[in-house]
Amino acid sequence: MSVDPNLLTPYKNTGAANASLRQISEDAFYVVNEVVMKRLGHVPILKGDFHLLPAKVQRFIAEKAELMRPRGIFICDGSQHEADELIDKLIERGMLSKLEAYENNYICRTDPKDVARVESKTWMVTKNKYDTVTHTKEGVEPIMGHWLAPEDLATELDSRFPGCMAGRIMYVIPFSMGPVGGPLSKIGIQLTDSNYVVLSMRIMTRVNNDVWDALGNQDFVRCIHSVGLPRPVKQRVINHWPCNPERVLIAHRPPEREIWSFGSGYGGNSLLGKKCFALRIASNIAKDEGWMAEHMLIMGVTRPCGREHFIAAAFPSACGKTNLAMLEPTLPGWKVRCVGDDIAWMKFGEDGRLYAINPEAGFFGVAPGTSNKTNPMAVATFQKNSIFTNVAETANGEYFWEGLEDEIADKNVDITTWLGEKWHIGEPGVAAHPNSRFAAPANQCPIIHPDWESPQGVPIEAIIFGGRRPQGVPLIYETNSWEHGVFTGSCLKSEATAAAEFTGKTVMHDPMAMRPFMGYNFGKYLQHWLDLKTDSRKMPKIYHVNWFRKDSNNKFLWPGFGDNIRVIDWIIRRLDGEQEIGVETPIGTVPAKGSINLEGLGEVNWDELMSVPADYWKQDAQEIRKFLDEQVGEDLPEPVRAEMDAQEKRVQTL
Ligand SMILES: Nc1nc2c(ncn2[C@@H]2O[C@H](COP(=O)(O)OP(=O)(O)OP(=O)(O)O)[C@@H](O)[C@H]2O)c(=O)[nH]1
Ligand SMILES: O=C([O-])CC(=O)C(=O)O
Ligand SMILES: [Mn+2]
Repeated sequence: MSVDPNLLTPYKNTGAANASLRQISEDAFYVVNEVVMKRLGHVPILKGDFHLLPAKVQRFIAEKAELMRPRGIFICDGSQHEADELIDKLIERGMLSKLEAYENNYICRTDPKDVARVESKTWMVTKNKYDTVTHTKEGVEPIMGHWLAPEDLATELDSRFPGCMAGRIMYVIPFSMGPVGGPLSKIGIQLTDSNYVVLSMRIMTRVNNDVWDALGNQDFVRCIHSVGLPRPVKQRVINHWPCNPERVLIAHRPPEREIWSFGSGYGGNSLLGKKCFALRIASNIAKDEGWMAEHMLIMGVTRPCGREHFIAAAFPSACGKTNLAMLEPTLPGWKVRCVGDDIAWMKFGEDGRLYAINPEAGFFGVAPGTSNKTNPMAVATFQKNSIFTNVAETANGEYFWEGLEDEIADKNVDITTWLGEKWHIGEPGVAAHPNSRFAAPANQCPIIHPDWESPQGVPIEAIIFGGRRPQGVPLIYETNSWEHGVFTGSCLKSEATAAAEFTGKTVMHDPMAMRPFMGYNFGKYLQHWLDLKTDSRKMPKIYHVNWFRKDSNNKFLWPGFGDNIRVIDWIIRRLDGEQEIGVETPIGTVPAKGSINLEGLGEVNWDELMSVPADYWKQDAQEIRKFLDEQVGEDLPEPVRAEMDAQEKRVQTL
């Protein structure tokens, strides 16, 4: 069965006439409602009342059901009862198993080919190529955003989606990013044939019937996801985890606020509220509406004097956002409370301050390295109602991963690795996949901020950039101005991590920690940042941190984790106007010797930790120029270019 293009708006009606087409068919819908119902006729509604849904939603569901041909439609209400039923079913099928040591915790193993985001198969679809990518130098592939032409998208979708849900149930997930109905919140509807996705979306976003009321007649972000393995399945399904790694496609249509994801069940590719919506699509909406959608944690830091400051920080994937957001201060009298650990939506308020909300409702955190020593608050958060993916399991029904060796009660316990193999601590190989994850409800975090669901958000005073920089980059520096901060963010780099498909320890560019999540032309994105500055606004100060500098023995120079509060302390004192604690350098202001509180720490090699090595930065200046010239070219905003020129000059004086 094919979709009648005169009546509906299937994906083929992309590009040029899109907006008007949608409008026409929107009106036409009321006429064709009956036709749609008839076409839907053979697909039973297994749960929920289709007729009570807003007309737009009915059309969306009908149109996509007709395309993907599921055996039934299940409209989710997000309730615990619903989740329990799904969990029982998945346990029976063998896809989930209960971790008996906890309350309502489950573990699941994916097909080992489906373990991370796939940047190379992630596309932005716009009519004009340069709405998506920058004018890169000839022969240079853009690394920020991959563009796909609407016609090519149609071809790609045509070869994947028709009939892709055959024999499976299509779940309809209404969800809100941000508190339901809040002024900064947005609504999405995800269609999926993965129950794992249903269960995870329930943790990561707000899924409930209030979303329908809040939606009313407004528009919503259309999210279409399929594991891409219709029944009867021809190939062997590994670990009861259906997926189609060879055919993965994650495509976004920003003008239409629509996302198509095929072939992967892994979180970053399949929980479409997260990276696809809250960053790639939302950054487009944010540009249009004058706000920001960023890959940032949000934390509230209370000093011993009782004053609280809110800070947002952008680090690339697997570079420490969750850890910083839940930091347990090693300095007495300090308190950190978490607002969000991955994504911030921020908008300037009437009072000129920048307000941030966490659009998510849960944490999708990196498991390895998370322990009571490094991140006790995360550990406390996932003691119940959580889903663990690609971690290992002990014979005692506990989760296990690298970093828990010292905390596990029985050091000789039999462990089943993420690959299903028997294993013991000390044996070669790893127990958990390096990108194994926990999904846990944010409200279970013992230090979740009381205002974390405040619809207006919390006022941000500082923005921190950072990455894994084994060499050359000091622990902390303050940028000279908003413009210099934007330039510094555009130079962000980090060692590759397991969160995407890259291997090895190469230092890669990850401007603003957004390389994998850029929703539109990166030059225009930088311009958008610059444009946000006005005289009446109190611009946050911008900092750069590096917890990952190493010495000649390849050892971290800084203890990190809870001790990062010492760096936050310095930042806040700078915000307070303490001039004498800073020393100007060509890249920004670093701490004056002794101005970071190191009390109670072992030996710290201050000079090595804080140095701004001449050779390194001279070379970096050249490399940055090459990068921005090649990758951003004529799209690079003039003020950013001016900052680059000025920094290069200053660095020559080192
Ligand atoms: N050495 C050191 N390692 C850290 C520090 N903070 C975090 N890590 C490690 O970095 C890894 C990733 O940390 P996360 O906090 O999960 O990173 P993230 O930025 O939230 O990652 P995504 O969820 O992928 O966006 C973990 O293995 C942590 O143990 C630190 O201050 N020092
Ligand atoms: O998107 C994901 O898969 C997980 C995540 O938070 C990131 O990679 O930044
Ligand atoms: Mn992240």
